[in-house]
Amino acid sequence: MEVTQTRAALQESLAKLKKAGSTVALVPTMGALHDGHISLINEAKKEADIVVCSIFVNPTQFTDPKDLEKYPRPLEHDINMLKKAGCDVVFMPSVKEMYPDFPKPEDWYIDLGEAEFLLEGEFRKGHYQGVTQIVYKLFKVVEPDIALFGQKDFQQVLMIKTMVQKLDLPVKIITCPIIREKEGLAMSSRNVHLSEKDRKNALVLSRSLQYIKDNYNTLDINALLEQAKQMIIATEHVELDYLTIANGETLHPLKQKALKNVVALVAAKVGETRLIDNMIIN
Ligand SMILES: Nc1ncnc2c1ncn2[C@@H]1O[C@H](COP(=O)(O)OP(=O)(O)OP(=O)(O)O)[C@@H](O)[C@H]1O
Ligand SMILES: CC(C)(CO)[C@@H](O)C(=O)[O-]
Ligand code: BAL
Repeated sequence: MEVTQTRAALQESLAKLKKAGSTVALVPTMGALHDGHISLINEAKKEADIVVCSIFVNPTQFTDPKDLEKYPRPLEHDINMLKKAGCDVVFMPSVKEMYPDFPKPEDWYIDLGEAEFLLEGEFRKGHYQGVTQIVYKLFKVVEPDIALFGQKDFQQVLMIKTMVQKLDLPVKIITCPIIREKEGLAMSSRNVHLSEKDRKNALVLSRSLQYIKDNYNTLDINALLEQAKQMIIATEHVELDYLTIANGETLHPLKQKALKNVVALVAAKVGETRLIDNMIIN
């Protein structure tokens, strides 16, 4: 496995590995890897000849400086995990490599539609401009045929698909299912910040989503949402940002039940750590 830190080194590595007709998959990450990330690498290996994983804690998508500062960066652990998983090339650039004029902001704006401003976009203003900015840059350097993202960041996948469509980028986007801990907590790099107590309390997120899924066919939608919200509100040290049952394409809250394309999404602060989760209902 080659570990590269500059665009030039990455492109050199890729040129060495590529044979006529080789396909390239990109798995973009912010590091602090766990089995959720490895499931993306495994899927990438099935789908393409060469697998590139990027590790870059992208400053332009953070809206809370403290969140950026304390984002975990266990680089050696990450490299070992990627080696074991059979990744071919790691790209871990510096901030200056990706944004030469940093901290001066670069020009970037893409119209991502109304959904940009809902849910995560409401609580982390400008977040998806930062996400699309870096994903676009990574696509330009790696030139992947496919890129893989986790359903855990449901809205992120929608935003990236919108960018790919609007800019007519030749990259196929694959969404991979959420990998969970045994008790249901969605794996996330930020879980390392949870105390043992927080971890227990955080289970209410996946449980409330499962409650919605299990009762979707029998309960009225408002009652369902209210009961699931109550489960969260009643849990100690959990501060709810949103819980919604929405259309999976527009992210608009459902006014009445639909037979397809329904997703429940949640975000909450558990202790000091903000977590998100979602579950496809049908
Ligand atoms: N539990 C998971 N199952 C499947 N994919 C996941 C999971 N967690 C993260 N991913 C995906 O891995 C990619 C990289 O995500 P990222 O590095 O931000 O990790 P993360 O665990 O989501 O961290 P955090 O949410 O704390 O920032 C994203 O496409 C994300 O959706
Ligand atoms: C896609 C991504 C790597 C862009 O920084 C990040 O948002 C993430 O890890 O989900
Ligand atoms: N996994 C999404 C990246 C973020 O929270 O900034």
